[in-house]
Amino acid sequence: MHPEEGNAGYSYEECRATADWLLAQVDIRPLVGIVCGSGLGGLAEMLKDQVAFNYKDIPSFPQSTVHGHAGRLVFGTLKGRACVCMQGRFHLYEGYPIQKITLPMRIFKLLGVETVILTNAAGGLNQDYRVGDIMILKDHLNMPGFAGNNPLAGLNDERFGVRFPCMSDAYDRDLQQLAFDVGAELGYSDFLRKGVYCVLGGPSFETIAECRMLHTLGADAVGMSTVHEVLVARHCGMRCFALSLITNQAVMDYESEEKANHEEVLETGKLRAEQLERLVSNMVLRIQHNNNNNNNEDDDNDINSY
Ligand SMILES: O=P(O)(O)O[C@@H]1C[C@H](O)[C@@H](CO)O1
Ligand code: HPA
Repeated sequence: MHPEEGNAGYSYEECRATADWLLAQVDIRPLVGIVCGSGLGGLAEMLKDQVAFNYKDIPSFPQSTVHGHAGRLVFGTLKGRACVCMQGRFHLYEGYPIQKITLPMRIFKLLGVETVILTNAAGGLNQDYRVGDIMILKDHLNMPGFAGNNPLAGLNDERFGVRFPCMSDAYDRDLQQLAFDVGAELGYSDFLRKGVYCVLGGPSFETIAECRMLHTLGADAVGMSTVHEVLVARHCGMRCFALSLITNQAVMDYESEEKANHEEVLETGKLRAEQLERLVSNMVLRIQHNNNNNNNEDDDNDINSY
């Protein structure tokens, strides 16, 4: 079999066709792309002058199947900055090929996006973390990747990026610092952390032994997303910033009565939604781009305005 037949990915031309289909229907030219994690879709609701598409209507797009992921691609402005926002993402456990769940990153790139902000819900492994903490990602552990499940596997199209992309700079350090600066101004320092996110395939939550192992390996939080998207976004040269809302404590102790569940994940999302939205929107306001074509006079520069 030719390797191309084993690659469930989309060609450059297919990605271009989807991006052009979108660009033909919206005037907004986003420099920032946002991905909303489980229960964090409220971020998309903040966009002004929205033009929204249901995923089912977008050529080649997968459908959202998970409660808490609305399944809409929303264009609009956040604090005066042009953005595109995935209100709902795709996960490996939904049964899609890994190239399909990361397709939106290549669409972002072809729409003109330069910076991607990814959010997720995650279980806290670090014993100092509390439910409701927001962890800024400084690095990741890619468990599916260790087993050969990487979205960049298959033939490489150099129009997207190089065969062997570097990942030691996956999470932009200036954006990490910006998050801490903005967080401090908002009074969030007490619940802002920096750590390592570990992705697993899901959908089952982790066993106690698995949580202990991941913690020993250096992970501070565990989840089921984000890393695949970062690999594809970095491959095609977009800057990445990611944060995890710690929605539950990973169970590390055989005496514990705690049981991880999706309802708790969504509930914690609701409790921290407003702070998370303020943090992201104020970061968007301050991100510098080479092509800052969207400074407008209506900029809402008040850090506390919502
Ligand atoms: O899309 P994210 O990573 O926020 O979703 C997390 C992982 C699972 O999809 C789900 C578990 O509750 O939330
Ligand atoms: N494990 C994996 N994914 C998650 C968790 C968790 O504890 N919480 C939210 N997403």
